[in-house]
Amino acid sequence: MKKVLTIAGSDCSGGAGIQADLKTFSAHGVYGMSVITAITAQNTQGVFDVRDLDEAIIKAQIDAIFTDIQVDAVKIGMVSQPSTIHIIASQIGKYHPVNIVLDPVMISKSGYSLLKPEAKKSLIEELIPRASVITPNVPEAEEIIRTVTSKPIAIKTVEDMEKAAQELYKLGAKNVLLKGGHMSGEAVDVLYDGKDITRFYSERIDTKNTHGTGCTLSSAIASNLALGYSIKEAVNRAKRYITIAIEHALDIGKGVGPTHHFYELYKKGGLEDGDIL
Ligand SMILES: Nc1ncnc2c1ncn2[C@@H]1O[C@H](COP(=O)(O)OP(=O)(O)O)[C@@H](O)[C@H]1O
Ligand SMILES: Cc1ncc(COP(=O)(O)OP(=O)(O)O)c(N)n1
Repeated sequence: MKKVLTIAGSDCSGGAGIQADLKTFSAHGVYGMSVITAITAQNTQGVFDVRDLDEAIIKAQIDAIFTDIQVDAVKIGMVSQPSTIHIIASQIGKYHPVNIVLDPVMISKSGYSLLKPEAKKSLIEELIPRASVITPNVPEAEEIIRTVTSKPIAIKTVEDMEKAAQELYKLGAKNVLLKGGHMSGEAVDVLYDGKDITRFYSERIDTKNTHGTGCTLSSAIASNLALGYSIKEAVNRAKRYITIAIEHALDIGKGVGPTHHFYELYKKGGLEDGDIL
């Protein structure tokens, strides 16, 4: 069985972060493991408090996994602060995992900052260059480009997304997937691999329940890379998975409900057993 690790924050309400990642791994038939970077108190209505774990325990978790178990892919999500980023980057340098999917989580849908302003530079310089693929949403892409170029940028069309993906590629990740969840019209994601631009389309599902979409997509990509798919096919399959997970999103809580994960949905997306086990 393929083994996939998430390095991310905990969402006690189960919609995003570590919890969404592990549910996504299970639905893909891969074995999930977790390194927790931070504990958030959040629900469908917002993020109320955060405790970042110290670098010693983050290091110890990563050592515990890599000294014992072969890891086929790593997904990195909420990394909060410079010390968390330094230790993750240093541990990646030590263990050289294949297939690193970096979701540069900055601000939750409810508007809470999950990355400290002083950590932006470390994220860009220490983690992005080590990633097999980065998966920013539109506000994150704008913020990263603004930080690097010191120029304002507004991504408004799919063509703007393509230009932004090419700009982000210069930061050293092997692939850039710019997600279009925050745009209007069809939900179009753009992949740039340094050579080709590929668009991944889906209809825009009319729902308020999109908590954890970014976490789910990046974990689905990590699962598919672990299973041996090329980056284009891994993104294609992950896009089908997230679309179904949003279509079946749960109206749990009083706010933005979570995406839904279970194996039957995975099969419904044409992602059959035979492909994954
Ligand atoms: N309403 C929607 N209908 C269909 N796909 C969506 C919708 N909202 C987001 N997506 C898809 O979900 C994935 C995550 O995108 P996005 O919501 O932009 O990420 P994030 O959670 O990081 O803000 C992307 O594949 C995006 O196209
Ligand atoms: C612990 C934690 N990590 C990441 C996020 C952001 O997740 P995302 O998938 O982008 O979902 P939304 O916050 O945008 O709904 C999070 N909220 N918590």
